Amino acid sequence: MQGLGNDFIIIDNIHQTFVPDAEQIRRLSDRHFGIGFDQLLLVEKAKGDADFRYRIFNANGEEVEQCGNGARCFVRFVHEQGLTDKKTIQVETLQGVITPTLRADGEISVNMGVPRFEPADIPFHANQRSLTYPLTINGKQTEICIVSMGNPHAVQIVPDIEHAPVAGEGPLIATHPYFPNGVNAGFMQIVDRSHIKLRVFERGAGETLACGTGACAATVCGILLRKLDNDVLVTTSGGTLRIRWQGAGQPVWMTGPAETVFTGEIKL
Ligand SMILES: N[C@@H](CCC[C@H](N)C(=O)O)C(=O)O
Repeated sequence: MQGLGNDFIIIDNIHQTFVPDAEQIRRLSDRHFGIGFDQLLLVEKAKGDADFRYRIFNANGEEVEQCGNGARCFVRFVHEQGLTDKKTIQVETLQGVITPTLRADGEISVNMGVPRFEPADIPFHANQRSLTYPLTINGKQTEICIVSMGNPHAVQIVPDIEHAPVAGEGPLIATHPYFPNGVNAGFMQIVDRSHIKLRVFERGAGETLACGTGACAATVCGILLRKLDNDVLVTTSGGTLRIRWQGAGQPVWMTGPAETVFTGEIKL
């Protein structure tokens, strides 16, 4: 499946149990010798009161807390596979329950939860909370804004998205020692108060065509920095997402498409 070109394989673990190990995930994610994907998603029975449990693994085999584009694909999948007919579903993730809704127009809106900013929430090495933090990359100081959308994000503002140093700085930020669990590195160009352009070097996957939680994090940063209004169009290399955030203590809403590309069987 794909959501704005951020691509996934999704495994139905309601009717079977297949939890690939890290080595199998890396092999399957290979775009030449495997199927190729940015993340692998498992659809499982909920442990608590929610409708389903949603597990997310990066292409490098590591399990992570949250995935925005994956959440929309998850909804499309459980409907197409006849696993539910509920329009709004409760989905357990490693970082709590998210609530996606399949809309009448076919797009999917997801309540992505309340963003968190304390350095310990990311986690990020800093003694106290600030709006931005200096980070030295390649001997050059960059100002980053940090946000947890369940998963960690470091966002910086760039003048021109085409020439943003995603390939050069992205891997260095993603593995910077100040982020003990790694981080997703976002590069945001502010077009106007309701429109940004965004590229994300994702932890465990590299630059993807779009990152849903990255779009939420960048929008939240822009609003906190008073550069954006509450409703923002986020243009990524794979298409556009709509993000809404009403401010501190409120959840972030993400709306966009999700599409099945093909279905198949894995023989190991
Ligand atoms: N593509 C995703 C995020 C997937 C997880 C991320 N790489 C991480 O390690 O936190 C999205 O759409 O949010």
